[in-house]
Amino acid sequence: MKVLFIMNPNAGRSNADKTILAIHNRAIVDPFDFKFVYTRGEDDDERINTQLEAYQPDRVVACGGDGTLQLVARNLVGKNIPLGILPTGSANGLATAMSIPSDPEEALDVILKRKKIKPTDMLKFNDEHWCIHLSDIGTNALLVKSYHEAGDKGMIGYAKHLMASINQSELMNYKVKTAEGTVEKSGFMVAFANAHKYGTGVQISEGSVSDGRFEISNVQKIDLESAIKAGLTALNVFIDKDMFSDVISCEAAEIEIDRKVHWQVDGEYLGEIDRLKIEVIPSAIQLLV
Ligand SMILES: Nc1ncnc2c1ncn2[C@@H]1O[C@H](COP(=O)(O)OP(=O)(O)OP(=O)(O)O)[C@@H](O)[C@H]1O
Repeated sequence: MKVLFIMNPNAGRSNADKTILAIHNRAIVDPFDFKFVYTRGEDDDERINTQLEAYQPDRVVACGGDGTLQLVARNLVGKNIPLGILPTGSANGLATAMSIPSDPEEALDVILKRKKIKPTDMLKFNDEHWCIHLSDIGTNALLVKSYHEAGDKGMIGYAKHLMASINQSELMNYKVKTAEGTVEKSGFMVAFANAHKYGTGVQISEGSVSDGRFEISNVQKIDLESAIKAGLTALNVFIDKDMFSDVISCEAAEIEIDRKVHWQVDGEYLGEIDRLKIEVIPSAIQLLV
């Protein structure tokens, strides 16, 4: 079996060395053919595609957080090559939602030994941007922007940006158009979720990553005190079960906002937008779970 590992050496608090060692050790005990591609943060799609062509792997593994997983996944759409995850990011939302072990040894068991392959949906925004786990507009997207721009690491920097983002957030009025009709809503943040659970384990719907649907969750109110408390213990603070009670489940939607708002997809800040077209691409990838 040939396994192509796409590794983001910059993900999380980088435990890339531990992961690389675990892969080498496993290949000694339980031989398999493997190759690494290291991401650079630019031209990675091209690099991955070149290696897919040249190496013809039987399995591909994303080693990183949600951003790396999305990068790898979007290059496997329609290719029918199973995708595994070695979660090494600071935010491993989809891996957590899919109960992928965070320990590299155990995650390698899933990749090399398990036969279970789950057809998994992806989302596409404005016919252009892929999403594997979660996108949102408003407060959290501003937090993603300021945290990354400041280059801060760790919880203290995060808490500082969290407070500032909540303080700066303004209410958005927006329309959601789906096959069921158009509804008007207002909130400080709107999340677009592929998975049925957020990274912290909070259930947001009865749906799944394989149901051909996604969820639009309106956050009407953000409570600073509980957000700060949660922010000191978890990287994704906006995942309080009470925050996500106003949910629409659909296959496609158009969102029109009354002004330009911050937008992030899988932890990447993508700028300010005032409209979004979202569709689910059913069974876009084959995930090893
Ligand atoms: N070699 C590299 N050096 C610096 N940045 C990189 C490199 N490779 C990928 N990246 C960047 O890493 C980001 C994706 O990181 P990912 O989401 O997988 O992990 P993460 O730990 O959750 O990320 P973050 O710490 O940014 O939240 C992308 O912004 C990508 O451009």
